[in-house]
Amino acid sequence: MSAKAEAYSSSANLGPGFDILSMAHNAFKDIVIARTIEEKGKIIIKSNNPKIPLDPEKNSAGLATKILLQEKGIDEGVEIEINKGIPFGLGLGSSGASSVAAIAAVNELFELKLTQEEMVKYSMFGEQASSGSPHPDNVAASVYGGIIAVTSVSPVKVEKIPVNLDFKILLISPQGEREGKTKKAREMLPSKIDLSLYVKNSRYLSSLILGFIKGDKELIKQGLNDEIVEVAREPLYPHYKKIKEIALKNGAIGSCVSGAGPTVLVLYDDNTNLDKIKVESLEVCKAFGLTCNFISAQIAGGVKSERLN
Ligand SMILES: Nc1ncnc2c1ncn2[C@@H]1O[C@H](COP(=O)(O)OP(=O)(O)OP(=O)(O)O)[C@@H](O)[C@H]1O
Ligand SMILES: N[C@@H](CCO)C(=O)O
Repeated sequence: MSAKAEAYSSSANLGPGFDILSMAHNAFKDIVIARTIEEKGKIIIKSNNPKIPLDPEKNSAGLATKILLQEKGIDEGVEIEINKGIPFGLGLGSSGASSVAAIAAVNELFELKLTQEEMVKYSMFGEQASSGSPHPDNVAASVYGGIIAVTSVSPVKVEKIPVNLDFKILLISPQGEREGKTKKAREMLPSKIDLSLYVKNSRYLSSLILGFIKGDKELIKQGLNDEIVEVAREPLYPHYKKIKEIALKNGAIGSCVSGAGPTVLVLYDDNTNLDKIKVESLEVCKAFGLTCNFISAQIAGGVKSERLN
C-alpha cells in the first residue's frame, strides 16, 4: 500500500508572532510518499536530498511518523520517501513541511482520519528532531494553509486568520543551507523580558492580526515589527535591518524575518517599487558577502494527500 502528500513552505513568526503566527506560501513544497514494507516496526527514510538525516529519529518526517504509529498502536513497517523541494536552514519551514507531509501520507495510508489539529500535534514532534523544540507554527501553516494563529498547544488549537487584503510575497533568501540553524536561533532567545517590551510587542501583534482581518495596510505595517526575538537573533541575519528599510522606503506593506531566518519576507502590492527593492537589496547582500535569491510567492493552501494503491 502507498499514499502521497504534499505540503508547502511557510514563514513563521511574522514579526511579533513568535511560535504563534505563520503563513503558508507556494514558494516551495515537499512531497512525501509513504509505503508499507515487510519488516514490522521498521521506519525507513529515503530522500532526493542527501544532506538531510536518514536516521528516522533525526529526520523530522521520521520522528513524527514513529510517534504517530506508536500512539496508534500500528506495528507495520513504513518507508517514507521525501522529495525535498524546500531548501532547509533558510527559515522557510522545510523541516516542518516534511513532517506534515509524512503525517498526512501515513494518515491516508492507514486511514487514521486524523483531524487537522491532530496532524499539527504529531507534526510538531518532527520539529523536535530538527530544532530541538516542538514549535507548532510552521507545521500548523503547512497543515491548514493561509495565515494561522496557534491559540493553544496543549491541547493543540489553531485558527485560520481571515485575510482581507490582496498582497504578494517576496522572499529574499541568502544561498546556502545552514545545518541546525533554528536550534541555534532558539538558544539565542532571552528567558526574561521587561513588561514594557511585552506590552509593546503585544501592540504589534494586535495590530498585525487586526490589520489582516480589517484589510488595513497601515495596521499590518505597524504590526510587522518585533523587538524581542528578531532583535535577539540579529547576528544570524545582519543584512535584515537594511533590507527592511529598503523595502519600506520603496512602498512595501511590511517586512519581517521569515521564521528563524535568514530569509527576509516582504509583503507588497502594486504601489510597491519591487524592482528598486531587488536592486538595492542585492547591494546589501553583496556588502554582507551573501548571494541572495528572490522568490515571488502567494499564500498557499494546506497539505494535500491521496491514496495511491
Ligand atoms: N525532513 C527534513 N527536511 C529538512 N530538514 C530536516 C529534515 N529532517 C531533519 N532536518 C534537519 O533540520 C534542520 C533544518 O531545520 P531548521 O528548522 O533549522 O530550518 P528550516 O526548517 O529549514 O527553517 P525554519 O527556520 O523555518 O524552521 C537541518 O539541520 C536538517 O538537517
Ligand atoms: N517560531 C520558530 C519558527 C522557526 O521557523 C522560531 O522562530 O524558532
